[in-house]
Order: sequence, then structure tokens, then C-alpha cells
Amino acid sequence: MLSVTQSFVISLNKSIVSTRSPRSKHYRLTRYRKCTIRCEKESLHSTTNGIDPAAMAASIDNVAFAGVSKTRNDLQSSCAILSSGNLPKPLTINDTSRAPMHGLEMRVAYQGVPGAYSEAAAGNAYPNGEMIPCDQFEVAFQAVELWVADRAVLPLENSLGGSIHRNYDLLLRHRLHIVGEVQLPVNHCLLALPGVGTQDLNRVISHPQALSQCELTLTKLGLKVTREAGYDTAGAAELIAKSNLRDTAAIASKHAAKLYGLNVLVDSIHDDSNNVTRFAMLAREPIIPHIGRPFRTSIVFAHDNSTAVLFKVLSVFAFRNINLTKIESRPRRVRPITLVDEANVGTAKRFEYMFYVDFDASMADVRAQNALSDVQEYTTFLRVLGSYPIDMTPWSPSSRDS
Ligand SMILES: O=C(O)C(=O)C[C@]1(C(=O)O)C=C[C@@H](O)C=C1
Repeated sequence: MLSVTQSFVISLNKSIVSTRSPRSKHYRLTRYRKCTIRCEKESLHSTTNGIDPAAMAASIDNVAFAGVSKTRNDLQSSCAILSSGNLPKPLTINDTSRAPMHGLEMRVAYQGVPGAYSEAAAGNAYPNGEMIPCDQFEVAFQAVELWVADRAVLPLENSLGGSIHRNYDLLLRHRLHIVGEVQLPVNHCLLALPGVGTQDLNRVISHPQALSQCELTLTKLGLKVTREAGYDTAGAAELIAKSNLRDTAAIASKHAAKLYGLNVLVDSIHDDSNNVTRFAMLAREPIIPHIGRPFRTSIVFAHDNSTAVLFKVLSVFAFRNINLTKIESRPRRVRPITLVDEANVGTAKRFEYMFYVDFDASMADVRAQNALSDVQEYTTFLRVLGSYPIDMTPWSPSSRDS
């Protein structure tokens, strides 16, 4: 792997060398097939005077470097890494005070770095949006609240790995509304640096959800590896590329492989081909619900324990023929435990929960309105998180490549 501070001589296709001579003393580019580039800055883009490094990576014929001949793959991946210096950097908790850009495009916050599945989901939800990567889920919530972004697209649950609990907790802590959902088929691949084979691996890194979605396949592959959690799938791919980790593979998408110059060692390593992640689209304002198309409503409630309250709450939907699609319980942070004195024998502790429920009806539907007024009677806290169209996009496991 070439590092950013090394000089190298490469042969390029004529197409991309048609550039004027740059002024910088650090490098020289000519109109000829051979050119010398000295990279002393973070980004190859800044040293190539306008040549897109990705285009350069695609156009490399062969390489001679310090007397050692490098493979085309090696340099392509170097260029891809250097070009990834141009990718937007994730917002951090301190950046959310950044002045908003007042363009016409929808600014869409997601958690992770470019190449993350969340970016793909955000792109599906808002195809013309300006994508804003954030380093944490909480930052994406804040970005929308502080008008740095107009929408956030965040994962709620995966068909193999289950719920993303952090986002359930954050939905309650923040005042955003669910205005839509995206169901994204997730095709996980095992990625490594060019020239690295499965026999070289000691470690696999990825988002904990991705690791759990591939748990059985990793074992079946017979890899002698430790599994380590990172912030997101594409971030794991980026780390391998930037730190030149030749004993490590990432679980991430093919798109992440392209962005960070990695090879796909094994395609489709998730444990079941029906691997779908459901993302929520969040906004500052709710949308007006309709009844003309399939809608879903998400609520959260808490109750003070009296006999069979949870059963009563859930039955108000059953009596009205409303389908419940999901129930999730999370600790009730304001009062996680109640002490129960059982007949003066001793003190038992009971855990307290917030219950999140999704049901298939629009808040414009009278049945849903009546059901919620019943729920209100049994509960001490009730909030509607959103009433939004169900993602009805047709899907087959191989039809979308994320
Ligand atoms: O790491 C990513 O690429 C993400 O977008 C995060 C995330 C998740 O949080 O569940 C999203 C979809 C996949 O199921 C795996 C990981």
C-alpha cells in the first residue's frame, strides 16, 4: 500500500492526463502518458489539480514505485483511500451548531460514514437529498432539531438482529416525529485489502448489528478470527483501508468496498437471505395522515401497574381488528424500579417499562382514534411518535444491491 507522503510514478490512460500543469512544487503533471505525482497532503484530489482520484484509480495501467513494481490493485486502492479524503466527515456533537445551508435540497442526517447502509436508506427515502453523515445517532436527532438537517433516517430494527434499542430510547428523549419508513435489504460482504485472503485474517470488525446478522456464517466459514464491534459497517471498511490492516476484514456493503478500495472476499454473508433493516424517517413536524393508502402508527406508553393493564391496552387494537406489528419494551428511565412490599414478608423489586407499539392503521382512521382514547384511559403516559405510509416497495433478496 502506498502512503500519502510517498512519491510514485504511474502510467495513466491519456484520458485523465489532459490537464494543465499545476503550480504546486510538490508535484508535476504533464499531458504525457507518464506523470509523477508527489502526494504530501491528505487528499490526492488537492494534489492532482482537478483530476478526480476515483477516475484516476480506474485509469491506472501500471505502476513503478521506488524501484518496486506495485500491482494495479495496490495503487487503485491507494487512490480510493486518498479519494475517500474527499468524502464528507461525520458531524460530531460539537458541530451541530454549524450554520445551516439554505439550499433547495432536503438535508438528510444519518449515522455513520459514506457507504453505511443508513446512507443507502437515506438515499432511498430522499433521492435528491444532501446527505449529512453524523458520528452518533444522537447527533442526527440534534441535527434536525437545530435545523442543521431537515430529516434524519435512522435504523429501528433488523429482521435478523432485532431492535436498535438506542434509537427507541432517543425517540422518547427527543421531540421528532416519524414521517415515513424505509425497509432496506441488507447484503453484507466480507471485505479486506487487495491481496489479503481469508487465511490471513485474525479479526473481523463491524457494527454490532452486522456482526450479529452474520454470526452463523462467520462460524461456518471456519475463520479463526476475533469479532470486534465498531460504530458502523462502512467505518470499519474505512479503518482497514486507512490503517492498512492486513489481518482484518470488515463486514460491510459492496458500495463501501468500492469507496475504500477493498476487495470482496465473500459475498452475501448474512445468515438468512431475508435480511432487511427498517429505518424511520424523522422530521420536526408530523405529516397529516391519510386513509387512502396503507399507513402505520407508532406509539409509546407507560402505565402504573394494576391488574392486566398491558393485556387491556393491547386488546383495544384486537377488538377493532387493528393489526399490531411490533411491541418493544425499554426501561423506564424516570422510574426504573418499584419496590413492592409483599404481605410484609420482604421487599420485592419490579422493573418498570416503556412500551413501544406499532399498529397498521392511520391516525385518520376512526378505529385508531377510538383505540387510542381507550389506551389513554389505561395508561399514565401516551405519545404518538408518528403516523406514516408503510414502505410497500417490492423486494426480492437479490433485486437491490446495498
Ligand atoms: O453500520 C451501518 O452501515 C448502519 O447503517 C447501521 C446498521 C444498524 O444500525 O443496524 C444499519 C443497517 C444494518 O442492519 C447494519 C447496521
